[in-house]
Amino acid sequence: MNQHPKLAIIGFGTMGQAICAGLVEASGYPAQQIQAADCHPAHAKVRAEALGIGLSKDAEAAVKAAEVVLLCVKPKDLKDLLAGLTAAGALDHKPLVVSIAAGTTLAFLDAHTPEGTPLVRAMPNTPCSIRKGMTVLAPGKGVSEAQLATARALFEPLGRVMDLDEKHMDAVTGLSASGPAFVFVILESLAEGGVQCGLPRAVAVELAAQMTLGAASMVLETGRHPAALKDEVTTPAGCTIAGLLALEDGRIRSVVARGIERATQVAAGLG
Ligand SMILES: NC(=O)C1=CN([C@@H]2O[C@H](COP(=O)(O)OP(=O)(O)OC[C@H]3O[C@@H](n4cnc5c(N)ncnc54)[C@H](O)[C@@H]3O)[C@@H](O)[C@H]2O)C=CC1
Ligand SMILES: O=C(O)[C@@H]1CCC=N1
Repeated sequence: MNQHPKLAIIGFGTMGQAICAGLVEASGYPAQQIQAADCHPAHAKVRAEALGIGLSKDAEAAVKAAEVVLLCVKPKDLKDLLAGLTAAGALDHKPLVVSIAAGTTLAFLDAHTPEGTPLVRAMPNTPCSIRKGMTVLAPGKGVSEAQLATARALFEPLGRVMDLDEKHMDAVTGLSASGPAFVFVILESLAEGGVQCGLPRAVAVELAAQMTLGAASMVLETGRHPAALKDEVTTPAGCTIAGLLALEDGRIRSVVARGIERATQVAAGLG
């Protein structure tokens, strides 16, 4: 398959647009190779025009013309969508089908597509739109190395990509796909703390965001354990330990970990 296969993005909402923006604006995927379809195309018309991609209501036509189909509809809409595509013979040429739907298993996708359809389950996140994404891939049974490489090549320009067994996908969803929302709330809280202590809000937000970026980058770039990095900040009898103990009084570790656990449990039920 060529480097930029003909791509159909079905469902052009938050994630369809985020992935498309990352591909076109940041990684140079040719816009003319991408056709999006959405049952309510009006709400995304301006975005599609800005990206230079085609957008219509016609998912069947987009899929028939595609080598790779990226399914970006909500889990509840997937069954009817696949039934319609299958009945219309739109998948008969066996394009590579990549689904990002939370909680939707490869077994479900397999049962609702023509026999032998190559399937990959993917779990990206919204930072893909600025090439700082995290995507985890789980290949279906019949998927060749070359087809998995094609799926990987789609997400690699959008950030980091990892292959994992499908059994981990709900936890991945709870952590790295829901996670940006949790971090945005934590960032907001960090900034509120700064505002409470007298910083102008815009300054507090910038300090919180750049600090979070720096701390996360230290973990990724040094490979060191977060606890060791935390210890280096924490001077005996200094201000950091005082702040850490106040956070522990509020059970920060347990609250954050339980948030991931709860999101994982709900993700498992979405399909
Ligand atoms: N929002 C996020 O951060 C993430 C979402 N996901 C998954 O991505 C998928 C999409 O989520 P969002 O983009 O947030 O939802 P969204 O609601 O913003 O977008 C879904 C789009 O699909 C369209 N649609 C529905 N049925 C359709 C059909 N039969 N044919 C064509 N278009 C149809 C809707 O009009 C809508 O524009 C979901 O399955 C979700 O689980 C995965 C990772 C992160
Ligand atoms: O909240 C959701 O269901 C979707 C899936 C992961 C992120 N957003």
